[in-house]
Amino acid sequence: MRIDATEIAARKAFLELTETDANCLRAIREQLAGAQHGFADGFYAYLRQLPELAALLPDAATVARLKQAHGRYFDSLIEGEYGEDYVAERLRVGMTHARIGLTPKWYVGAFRKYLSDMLRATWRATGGEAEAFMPAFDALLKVVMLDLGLTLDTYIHADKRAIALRDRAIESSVNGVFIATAAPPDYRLIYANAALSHILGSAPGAMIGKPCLCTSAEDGFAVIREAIAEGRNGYTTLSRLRADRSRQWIELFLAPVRSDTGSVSHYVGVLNDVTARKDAEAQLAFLAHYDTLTGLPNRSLFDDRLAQALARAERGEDFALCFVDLDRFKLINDSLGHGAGDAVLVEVARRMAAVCRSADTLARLAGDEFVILVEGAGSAERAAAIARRVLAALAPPVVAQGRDIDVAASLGIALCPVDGADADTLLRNADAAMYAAKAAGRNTVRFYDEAMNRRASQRLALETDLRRAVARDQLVLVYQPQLVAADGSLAGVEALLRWQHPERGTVSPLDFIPIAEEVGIIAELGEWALGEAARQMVDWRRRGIDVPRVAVNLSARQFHDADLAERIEAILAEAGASAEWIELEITETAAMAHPSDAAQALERLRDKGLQIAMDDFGTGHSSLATLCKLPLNVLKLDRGFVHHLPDSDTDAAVADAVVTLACRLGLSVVAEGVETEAQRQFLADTGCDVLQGFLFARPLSAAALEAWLAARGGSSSPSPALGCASVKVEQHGQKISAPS
Ligand SMILES: Nc1nc2c(ncn2[C@@H]2O[C@@H]3COP(=O)(O)O[C@H]4[C@@H](O)[C@H](n5cnc6c(=O)[nH]c(N)nc65)O[C@@H]4COP(=O)(O)O[C@H]3[C@H]2O)c(=O)[nH]1
Repeated sequence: MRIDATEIAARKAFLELTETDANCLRAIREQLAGAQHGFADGFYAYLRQLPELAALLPDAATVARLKQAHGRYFDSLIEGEYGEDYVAERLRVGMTHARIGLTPKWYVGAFRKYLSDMLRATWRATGGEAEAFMPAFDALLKVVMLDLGLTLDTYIHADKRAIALRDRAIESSVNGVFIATAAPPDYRLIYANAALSHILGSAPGAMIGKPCLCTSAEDGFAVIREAIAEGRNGYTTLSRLRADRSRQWIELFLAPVRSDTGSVSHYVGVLNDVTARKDAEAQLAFLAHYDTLTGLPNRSLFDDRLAQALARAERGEDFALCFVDLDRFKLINDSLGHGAGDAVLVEVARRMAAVCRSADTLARLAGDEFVILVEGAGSAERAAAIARRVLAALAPPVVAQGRDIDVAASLGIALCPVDGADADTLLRNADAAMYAAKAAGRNTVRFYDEAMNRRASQRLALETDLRRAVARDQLVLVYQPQLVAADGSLAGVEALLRWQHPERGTVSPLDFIPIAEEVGIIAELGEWALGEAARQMVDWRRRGIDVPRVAVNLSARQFHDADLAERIEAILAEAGASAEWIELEITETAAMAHPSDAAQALERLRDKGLQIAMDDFGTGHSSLATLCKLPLNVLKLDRGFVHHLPDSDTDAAVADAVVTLACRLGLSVVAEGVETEAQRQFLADTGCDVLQGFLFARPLSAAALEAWLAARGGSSSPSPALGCASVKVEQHGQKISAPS
């Protein structure tokens, strides 16, 4: 704080403090010198009687320091110099008093005591003469009043500074702060800081004088008025719609401001925009209960709803659980990638949700597994109706990544309480019913029955055992000879998997390959089979047993593995086998699912030197145009077409067509399932290159095959039992001449 010379002059003029007064005090200076010492002790003793002032004089050292300051002040008071330095010093002292908390009332009171003591000293200094005393008294009074005015100014200044600081602090706060009158019904706003305008998106000052935070009828902030009106002091969370209709969440701390009489005169509110936090909380809550991909309830929320349904079932309200599993979804995922898989799941979820009622819970449990909880009267019939509607809804192909993808589902229904009265049993039984639907040819619905439970538990046991089969050395390969139709010499063998189960005996691949595909261990099994076949070929070569080639089956899932060619190459390298010894059999259905991808995958395999055979040919509806584009070496005529030969004209026509087609495309034909001499004769005559079937040999262990070959008089020797087709045939892409 500063007071300039003009202001000092003005104050002095008003007090009539003139040079005459200064001279008057200067005149008695000598007589007064040291007078203060006489009354300083009494002055401080007096001050210390009052606890509040005694607290400011805590020890003797402080009092001694103050007495010295006191002496300096006394000297300056009677020095007669009341210019800018004098004023600045008085202001400094005044500011110190304000800072240490010496309030004006005590300061003025103490000044009174000081003045009384000084007047007595002046009276003595003027020799008790009224004429001499009065001018000195008058001069002293004027200087003291000048001082008092300055001191009061410092208090006011200090207060103003504190208030300004508070204002700046509130203005700088990131919290919105407002003060509203406590006058209902409007509770008008009398103060709002900048943050409040910012949070509420209104122009600064625009809200002042308006009904409390309710700038328009629909801005939603009437709720704050309500909070005040309801006396909801403390913490409240409010929400309102912004102008763009988005929801804003606000946390409000409201407190009444009381007047001196104790009545509530105002309300002070501090508010924060907590929309981001609320959104994050909502997101977390959503993540905890909903599946992020499809937006459907997740397992956790489903478990909750199921528990509630079970509780209601105890009071007699039945319900149904409908398990939904997409058919061959893994194939979509593996062949088209996860992007397409996700798109299918989203679309499937959307279609299923459209056929459920809002009262039913459709949840995604995992991967391609969904469940529908159907509650209310007639839940069994309604579950069946919903299941049928789900199948119908999934019938049109799903378009993902520009392709039409056919989806279908198998559905299993279990009823509460008939099929189970607890969550585990119901889920297990709905699952078993779903598996029964799959077994019944997929894309269908099954209700649960007891027998299913037995089958399901058997299957589960099989699944568990199968996972351990490789590690426990329970898998073996058997080899079925493939003979050149023209001369019966050995064209190669097909390696076929067998599972030697410790209790069940030999399990057919027809029973365990689908399970391995579903539980995701087919790649492991397939790679084991390829490695084993390769090792066997190396062993035969080393021992001079001439098996020209081994055909190994590749499952659809393996086939769609992006790094299949590299994996196969690594397996062969590890076994020390040459790629030319290996023929890979892929089914027509797997190849035709996505022909252009298949063409690329097969190209890479062929580049590595492998032969490619299309298995079960004739069952997968290949289009000729597509077939031409696939880099194949062999077509395997499905044994379904062989079985009724030569009597069935249709099958005879098919066999003939396949041979003609293969010939045109430069492929050789292997006919499988040859059981009779008549079939052999027919196929050989038709021009099949290679024949495979029980007529020649069943699938044999490696040792049995060696014995079989030895019995024929050498591995590749023409079989004396075989007739020779008098045609030139192509053996696995390589022309050979039939012996005459
Ligand atoms: N009725 C009859 N059947 C005959 C005749 N000659 C051969 N068979 C059988 O026909 C099946 C030929 O194999 P596939 O078509 O590749 O069909 C195979 C193949 O798709 C699959 N499989 C076998 N081993 C593997 C493997 O290592 N990996 C994969 N992914 N699948 C395999 O299991 C299927 C069945 O294999 P298997 O039970 O060994 O059945 C074999 C074989 O035993 C015959 O004259 N009459």
